[in-house]
Amino acid sequence: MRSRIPVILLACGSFNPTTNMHMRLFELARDHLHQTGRYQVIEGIMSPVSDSYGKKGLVSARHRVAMARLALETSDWIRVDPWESQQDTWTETVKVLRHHYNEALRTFQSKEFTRNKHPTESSTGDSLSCQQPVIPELKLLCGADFLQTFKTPNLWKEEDIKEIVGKFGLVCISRAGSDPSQLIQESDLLSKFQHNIFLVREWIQNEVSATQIRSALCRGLSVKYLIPDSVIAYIAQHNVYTAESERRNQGHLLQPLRLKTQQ
Ligand SMILES: Nc1ncnc2c1ncn2[C@@H]1O[C@H](COP(=O)(O)OP(=O)(O)OP(=O)(O)O)[C@@H](O)[C@H]1O
Ligand SMILES: NC(=O)c1ccc[n+]([C@@H]2O[C@H](COP(=O)(O)O)[C@@H](O)[C@H]2O)c1
Ligand SMILES: [Zn+2]
Repeated sequence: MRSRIPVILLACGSFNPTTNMHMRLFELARDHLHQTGRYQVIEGIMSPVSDSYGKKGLVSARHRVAMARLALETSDWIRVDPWESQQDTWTETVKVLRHHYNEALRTFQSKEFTRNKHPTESSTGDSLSCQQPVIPELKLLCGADFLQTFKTPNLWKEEDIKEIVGKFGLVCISRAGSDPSQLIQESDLLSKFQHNIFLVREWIQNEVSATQIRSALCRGLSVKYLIPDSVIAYIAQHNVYTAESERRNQGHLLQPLRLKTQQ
């Protein structure tokens, strides 16, 4: 029997704050990949963008990472990784993918080293099996609105998109207002790598967005059952979202667009 390819899912975004839907993206993607019969999802990574991304209302990464950590406390396979948020400048998504892919390879190689050195102590118990271990793959996980931004002029470099869909692969969850199939058909590049783009349909519609959560919070309205209770408590304790935090970066260009205009 052919072994399944281990997959790590990486979601990049603001996570301002983490919503229940952000976590559902991972569950939906994992089910979908497992249903293909070819993949075994071994880990999910949420990577909050750094403060220098410059998006309106973006609160400090310290808070966004802390909230993601609280939200993911109940997951046994998804974790938040602060690496991207700790970089001095905004990091292109393809570089975030390269970083996590290198990390995954390093972990894989050190496990292999231990397995070969102590074959009888193998934790998987398959030390005597002649099956070769399969190198893990890393795929970018996003919502359909994220995929749509590939079309926004000057936001993405063509070579980055090519590497993301060509080398890594993409799992895209449906979202009202975006038609990922049409987007793929309209793009020669995306069509070429269609085999590496997994479109997942969420039948249980859930249109929660972080912006709506922040608006409700600023008006003193309840967001219970839309984001975890632990995140609600953190927001209240640290007074994270205020009229002032919503004005942050107002009128600023996003860093990828700023970089493009500087060129
Ligand atoms: N309801 C949703 N359905 C599908 N994808 C979603 C949904 N909410 C967020 N995502 C995806 O989660 C990732 C992170 O998104 P982001 O942090 O921008 O959250 P958001 O809810 O879209 O926030 P905002 O309203 O501030 O844009 C993106 O890939 C985005 O497409
Ligand atoms: N050229 C690029 O690599 C590029 C451009 C725009 C956004 N992004 C990323 O996409 C994500 C978008 O997040 P938001 O949907 O919260 O704006 C962020 O992680 C951001 O860094 C990457
Ligand atoms: Zn968004």
